[in-house]
Amino acid sequence: MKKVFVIVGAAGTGKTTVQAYLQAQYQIAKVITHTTRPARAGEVDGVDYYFESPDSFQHLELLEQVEYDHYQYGSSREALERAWQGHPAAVIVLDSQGALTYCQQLGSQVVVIFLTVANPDILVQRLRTRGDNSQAIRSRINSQEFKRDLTLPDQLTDRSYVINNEDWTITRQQLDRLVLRELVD
Ligand SMILES: Nc1nc2c(ncn2[C@@H]2O[C@H](COP(=O)(O)OP(=O)(O)O)[C@@H](O)[C@H]2O)c(=O)[nH]1
Ligand SMILES: Nc1ncnc2c1ncn2[C@@H]1O[C@H](COP(=O)(O)OP(=O)(O)O)[C@@H](O)[C@H]1O
Repeated sequence: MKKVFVIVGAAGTGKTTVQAYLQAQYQIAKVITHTTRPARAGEVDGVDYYFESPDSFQHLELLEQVEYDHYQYGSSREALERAWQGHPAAVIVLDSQGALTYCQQLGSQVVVIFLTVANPDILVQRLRTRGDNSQAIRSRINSQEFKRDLTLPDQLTDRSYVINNEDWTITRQQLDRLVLRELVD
């Protein structure tokens, strides 16, 4: 049974970093999702996201979609199947709403990894270091969705791996353990 690792957590908790690690270390393929958010410096269309206009987004056939900090995001079944082809598993970065939908639709194929940090101030510092502009950071940390995704929804607590991503060496060890366990099952 093919699995999909769903990475969830507030902005700056390290979702993209964890996804890149799983790709590089385990040849797990990324599911590229669609968004109407403008690309950040260095982000590439078709690699980081499929960047859409509000109009082109409307015409997509999606498995699930959400609004997050005033922009649309959504993922397709087709992109998931593409990632599964020829790879041991897939990885996707979702908000907690999307993670719930994935669990409902794909059941035990979904492995949820929830990332946290003890102090949300660290997140602001990380977004600055990542190069986000101050207005984008303010909007993001004031959004309802950011506040919501600082904690895991009740429905996901019993079926998620929770990783406190502060010390990368420890995070990596936890990821290695859980990937090996999930991929042999
Ligand atoms: N439900 C859902 N959430 C998504 C999708 N793509 C990205 N997200 C989530 O949208 C939120 C915002 O992503 P992004 O703008 O890249 O910001 P970041 O979290 O600061 O890196 C994050 O929580 C992502 O996990 C998608 O296709 N569906
Ligand atoms: N364990 C960690 N310790 C310090 N910085 C980290 C750690 N994990 C990720 N970062 C950095 O924090 C910033 C935000 O990480 P990113 O993966 O983009 O988060 P997200 O995708 O959740 O918004 C990036 O600059 C990344 O290099």
